[in-house]
Amino acid sequence: MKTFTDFGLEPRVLQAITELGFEEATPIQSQAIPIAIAGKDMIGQAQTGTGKTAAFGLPLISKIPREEERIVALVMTPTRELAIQVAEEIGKLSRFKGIRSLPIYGGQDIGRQIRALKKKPQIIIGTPGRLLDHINRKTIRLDDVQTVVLDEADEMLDMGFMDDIQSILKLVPEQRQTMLFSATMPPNIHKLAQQFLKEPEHVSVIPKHVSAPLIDQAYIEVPERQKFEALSRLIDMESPDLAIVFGRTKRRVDELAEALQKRGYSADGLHGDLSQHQRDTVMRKFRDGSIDVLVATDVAARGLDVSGVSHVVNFDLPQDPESYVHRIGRTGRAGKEGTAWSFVTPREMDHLHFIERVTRHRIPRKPLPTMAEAIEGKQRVTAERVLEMVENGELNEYKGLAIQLLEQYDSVQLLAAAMKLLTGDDKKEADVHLTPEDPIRVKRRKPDIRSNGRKPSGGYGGRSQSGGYNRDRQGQGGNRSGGYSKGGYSRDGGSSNRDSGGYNRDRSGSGDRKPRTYNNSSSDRRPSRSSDDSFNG
Ligand SMILES: Nc1ncnc2c1ncn2[C@@H]1O[C@H](COP(=O)(O)OP(=O)(O)OP(=O)(O)O)[C@@H](O)[C@H]1O
Ligand SMILES: [Mg+2]
Repeated sequence: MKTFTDFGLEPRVLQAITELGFEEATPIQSQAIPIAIAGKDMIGQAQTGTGKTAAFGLPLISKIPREEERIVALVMTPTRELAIQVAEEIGKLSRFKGIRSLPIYGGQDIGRQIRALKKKPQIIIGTPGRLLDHINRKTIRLDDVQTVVLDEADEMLDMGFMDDIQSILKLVPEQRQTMLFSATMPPNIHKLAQQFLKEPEHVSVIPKHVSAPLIDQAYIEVPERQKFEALSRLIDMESPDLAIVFGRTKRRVDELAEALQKRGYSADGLHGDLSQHQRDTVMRKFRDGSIDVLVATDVAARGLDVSGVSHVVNFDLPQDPESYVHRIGRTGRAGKEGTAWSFVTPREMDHLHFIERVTRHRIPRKPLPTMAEAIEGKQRVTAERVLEMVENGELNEYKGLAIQLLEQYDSVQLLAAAMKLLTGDDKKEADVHLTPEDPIRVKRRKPDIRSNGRKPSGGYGGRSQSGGYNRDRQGQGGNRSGGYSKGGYSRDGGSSNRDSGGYNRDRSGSGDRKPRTYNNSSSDRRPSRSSDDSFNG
């Protein structure tokens, strides 16, 4: 395991790394940083949540002189929220060195971006649509760019950004370094690599053995009509710290978020038809814990890094195996454990098997929690909250009333009523409506979606049994994450990620994905872009 001092990074950069609590480099960082510093082109693949951002960010920061006044590095991301997040992370890593980075994305006032550009950022992190807009307005020039990074490269292709990326890269000098990063590398990435990369190094982090998965995956077979009940029971039973629930369409997300709210859960929805302001608000609330359940389309599937996400639920199965991998990868990040459940209707079992084949990971079946389990789970949590209040709460103001009530009523009866209120069981009867979704059908496609030029091995089913990451949790030195040293790694509750306002990276609004056709490589542009609000510039 390498430490960051092995890479010859400047002291000021090392200081930032220490400040963030990173002790050891993750495997992708160990492998990718030297290649990136050497200026070579690269295709970097490693599992979700294993620090790919810093893997390309640190070399950028370390190479750029502080006095530089031109845009010398360009990072492209498929979604606005990811652009914002990557900019934040680069900002933190370059804090002491004083490198200027700027996110450029649709939905934000362009005048504000133009003013920010006058401060001469050296690194631009942007979504393709808005970048092109600035290029056309001549508010961004790419003549001096030396390094280009495509984060979530496969997703950008899938979203139909190929033409935009092409137009943008034409304006970047040929003598440049180009790097692609993603947890998944489906076959179409070849085309992109051939066109834009020169003799790229392939870096792919494959586990030797994974003794225990960090993401505990399971599926629950449940008829469409019973999904909501199943979700409520799961949440009640497990009481997640933070959960992301993925729905297939924007309508689904709206209805589901509303239904959850009616039943007393603290939930909100995120999809591309919301205004950027609404998206920012929802993400901020989720990051600071004022909502516990984020209901989202695939807008939230890629790159989202929210600490404390303990559970992911696929309320609807995703169409693509890649999407499955990225969705569940919103939990179990940075060495933490997580749980991922998928609801599968009886007619979708084939599709589930398809996902299993492609990700090379068998997803075990789990029974639907019973009503009794759900109730027990909920009551347990309520009891814990009450007991904590007994131990730590300021209760004096309530004691008078308590004594009065106890004189008139039975104590068990009283406490039971209070707990019922706390549990939110009084809302259990609220009527909810969900429009049924059609089952997903299997698309024909070769089972192996890796195409990084290496022999397939291990698949990439999250950090699962087959996962692509060497994480021996019981491993040596008690470092159970096998790649992260967690000592001092604490970002929850801290000032870092949360509360940073305006974090939210929707995949530019196109959360409602059209099913992909796998046997069609000639068309990169999907027809569904009209609803995609980030393209409005
Ligand atoms: N060496 C490290 N030690 C500890 N934490 C780290 C280290 N490197 C990165 N992290 C943290 O791990 C989290 C996940 O990193 P990041 O978002 O870069 O993952 P990723 O590989 O890009 O995942 P995804 O495929 O989902 O985009 C972040 O919060 C990041 O700050
Ligand atoms: Mg990432």
